Amino acid sequence: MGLAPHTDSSLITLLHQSSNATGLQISGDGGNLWIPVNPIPGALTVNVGDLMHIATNGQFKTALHRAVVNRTRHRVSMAYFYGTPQEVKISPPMKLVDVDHPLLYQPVTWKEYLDAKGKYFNRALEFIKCEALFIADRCRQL
Ligand SMILES: O=C(O)CCC(=O)C(=O)O
Ligand SMILES: [Fe+2]
Repeated sequence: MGLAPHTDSSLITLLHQSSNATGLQISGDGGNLWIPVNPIPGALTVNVGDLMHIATNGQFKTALHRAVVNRTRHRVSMAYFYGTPQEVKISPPMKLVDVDHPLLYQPVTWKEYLDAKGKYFNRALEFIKCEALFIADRCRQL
């Protein structure tokens, strides 16, 4: 099964890929260039997800990736999405926020973020950005 380009909503994702077929690809430039992440026997792939991006005020960048299929080999992958307890608001520690590094995202729970992801998919991070006029107040209260 292939997967369209996306970022994971998690803090981190632990991914096991079967070692007989390639398929996972990552992009560092918004989807113009795709780099294969080939399986290494006995190793897990660790993806940085959107919650980590929010919790580090954008210092750890969420990883845009996709899975492509091939006609000759079966491929199995297993992902574990590691997140936060339901009621916890995710925001960066204050030492990552100062005049040179203003708060980038409104504090959200994982559930609130998943709701935004369901509505806006790959634009969900943009939707909770502090510079978006309609949420600027929620960022200022901190
Ligand atoms: O199959 C893969 O390698 C990727 C799976 C994935 O990106 C996901 O489940 O979010
Ligand atoms: Fe993924």
